[in-house]
Amino acid sequence: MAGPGAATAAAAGGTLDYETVALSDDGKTVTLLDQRQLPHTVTYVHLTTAVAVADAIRSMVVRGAPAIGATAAYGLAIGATAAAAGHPSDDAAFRDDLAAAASVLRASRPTAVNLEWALDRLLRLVTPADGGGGGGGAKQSSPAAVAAALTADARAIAREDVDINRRMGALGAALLPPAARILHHCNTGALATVGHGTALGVIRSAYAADPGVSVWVNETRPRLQGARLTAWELAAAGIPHTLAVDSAAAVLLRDGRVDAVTVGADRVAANGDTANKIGTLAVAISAGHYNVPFYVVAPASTVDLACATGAGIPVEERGAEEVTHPCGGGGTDGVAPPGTRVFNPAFDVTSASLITAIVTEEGVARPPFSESLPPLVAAAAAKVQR
Ligand SMILES: CSC[C@@H](O)[C@@H](O)C(=O)COP(=O)(O)O
Repeated sequence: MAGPGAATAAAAGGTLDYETVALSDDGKTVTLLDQRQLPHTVTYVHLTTAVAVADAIRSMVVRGAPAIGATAAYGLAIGATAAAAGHPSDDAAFRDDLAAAASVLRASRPTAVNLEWALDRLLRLVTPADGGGGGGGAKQSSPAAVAAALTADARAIAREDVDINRRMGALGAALLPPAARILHHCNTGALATVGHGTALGVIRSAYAADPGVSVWVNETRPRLQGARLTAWELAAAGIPHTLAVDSAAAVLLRDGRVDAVTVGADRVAANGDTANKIGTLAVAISAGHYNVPFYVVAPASTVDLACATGAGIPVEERGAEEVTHPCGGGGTDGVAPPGTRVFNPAFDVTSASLITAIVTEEGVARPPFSESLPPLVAAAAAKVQR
C-alpha cells in the first residue's frame, strides 16, 4: 500500500494511490489506513485478530459504512483462519471461536448496517452445527474449508464494493446539471469505502466528465471528517473544493450557490428515512426549504428493509471528549469548561420526505421509497454469487 503524497494527484475517475482496507495474501493480516492521522500523515495499522479489527472499527481507525462492512468481513475471515489453525479437527471449538469473533465485530459500531450485512453474508456459508438446513449458498464442512470460503467471500465483498461505487457514480452524475456546485457532508470517498466512494464517487464521476464541477465541503463536527478526510481526498483527485463550517450550509443554500446536495448513508430504512453523519438532517431541512435537490448515495447493502422507518435505526452516541476536545487534545486544552455535560449523537436520521432520490448501484429510487427500494435491493441480492 502506498500513500498519496502531496503531489501525486489521482485522476478523479481513475486509480487511487491509497488504499483504505486490505487483506494479506495469506489471509492472516488486515491492513487499514489509519484515518485518525489524516490529513497529516499516511500510516497503516496491521491487525492479526478479530478483536483488534473490532477495536479499530470502534476507535475509528476506519470509518464510513461500506469500509466498515468490508473491514468487518476481513476481520471475520482472519478470525476464521486463526480458529481453523487452532482447531483443525475440533468442529465445536472452531465454531465457538468463530461465533466469538462475529460477536465482537458485530458489537463494534451500531449504526452502519453494512457491518452486520457483511457478517451475515459470510456466516450464511457456515453449515449449521446439526448439519441441517438454514442459511443459503454452498456449505463447507471442515474448519479449514469454512475459513477458506469466508476469506474468499470477504475478498469478493471488497472487490464488489469498488464496482458498485462506480455504477452509483455514473447514475448519480447523470442527475447533476453542468458545472454543478455540490454541497457534501461528512466523508463518503474512497476512505469510507473500498474505492471510488458513494456520494464522493458521484462527484468523482461527475468531475471526470465535467471539469466545471466544484464542491462545498462541510467540515462535519465533531470529528471533522469533511475537513480532515473529504478535503484531503478532493485535493488528491484535483477536484475544486471549498471548506465551510457546517453552519454555513444554510447560507450557501439560501444564496443560490448550491445546485445539489450529495450525502452517503449508514442505514436506509424501508420507507427511505436515512441515518447519516450528525448534521445531515440540518442540511436536508435547509435544502428542502430552498428547493435544492438532496441526493442520498448508498449501496443496496446499506438499505435495511427489516427496519420499517428511521425510528428503528440505532443511533450511536459517542464520548463527550469528541466534543470538548475536538481535535483529540487532552489535558486542560479543551473547548468547554471541565465537567460540561455533552450530547454527542454520531448520526441523525433524515426523514424520507426531505430526500429527492436515493442512488443505489441498481438504479435511482424516487419517492415513495417503500415501493422503489425493494426491487433494487432484490436485484443486488440476486447478483451475490453462491
Ligand atoms: C460512504 S459512507 C456514508 C457514511 O458512512 C458517512 O457519511 C458517515 O456517516 C461516516 O460516519 P463515521 O462516524 O465517520 O463512520
